[in-house]
Amino acid sequence: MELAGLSVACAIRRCYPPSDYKGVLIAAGPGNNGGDGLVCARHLYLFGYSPVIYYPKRSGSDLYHRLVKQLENFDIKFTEEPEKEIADGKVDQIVDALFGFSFKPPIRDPFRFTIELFESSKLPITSVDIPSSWDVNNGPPSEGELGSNFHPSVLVSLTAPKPASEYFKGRHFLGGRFISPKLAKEWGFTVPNYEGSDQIVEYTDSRI
Ligand SMILES: NC(=O)C1=CN([C@@H]2O[C@H](COP(=O)(O)OP(=O)(O)OC[C@H]3O[C@@H](n4cnc5c(N)ncnc54)[C@H](OP(=O)(O)O)[C@@H]3O)[C@@H](O)[C@H]2O)[C@H](O)CC1
Repeated sequence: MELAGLSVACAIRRCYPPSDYKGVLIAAGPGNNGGDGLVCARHLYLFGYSPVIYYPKRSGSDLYHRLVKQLENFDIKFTEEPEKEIADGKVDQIVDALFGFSFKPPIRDPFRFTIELFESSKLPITSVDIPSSWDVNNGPPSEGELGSNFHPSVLVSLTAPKPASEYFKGRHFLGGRFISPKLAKEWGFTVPNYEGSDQIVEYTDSRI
């Protein structure tokens, strides 16, 4: 989770530097994908951004209580009204950390509203591991279903790209340097060359 959150923050810094994109809205879900978002918020703060977190369904586990406490210790703001942060111009980009590979449709509240917000927002959105509301294997929802008009501009695949990333069009990064070349070969994907101590590597095209 720590490495995942840092990887996402590094990709955001590369695409939307804090000199031009100060305010960041992080939408965090109730699982580990949300946990990545909470960790990412801290790293974004340390990179010089002004993060604000929307975390409507909080996990009851001790780890998540501690992640929230850590963010509060940095005086990082939480909001119940993400739409207001956007309307008031307080944020100029969004991090989608609602769901990753354990998403099971249909979208249940309170996240229906959040996906609608993503679909209607003109702000650049970075998705953690999988664009929320997409199926890990089959990608985006069918035309006309909630989420079918959600097109994030950046995707950060964690550990290994998921089959859904085949449907993604945009800047695609890999983060979480856990996979050995041997294992990558076994799983049938290539690990792009990370540069030096970089936490992330960008796929040169949006296909895997
Ligand atoms: N697991 C690992 O090895 C790592 C995972 N990483 C990141 O974590 C996600 C996968 O995390 P996981 O906790 O398994 O699940 P998600 O975060 O994807 O989502 C689960 C929660 O989402 C809720 N959910 C699921 N479907 C819906 C829906 N249709 N509507 C509303 N809510 C939904 C679900 O809630 P329940 O009420 O069903 O409990 C779950 O709470 C992975 O993608 C990575 O991003 C780490 O990066 C590291 C290793």
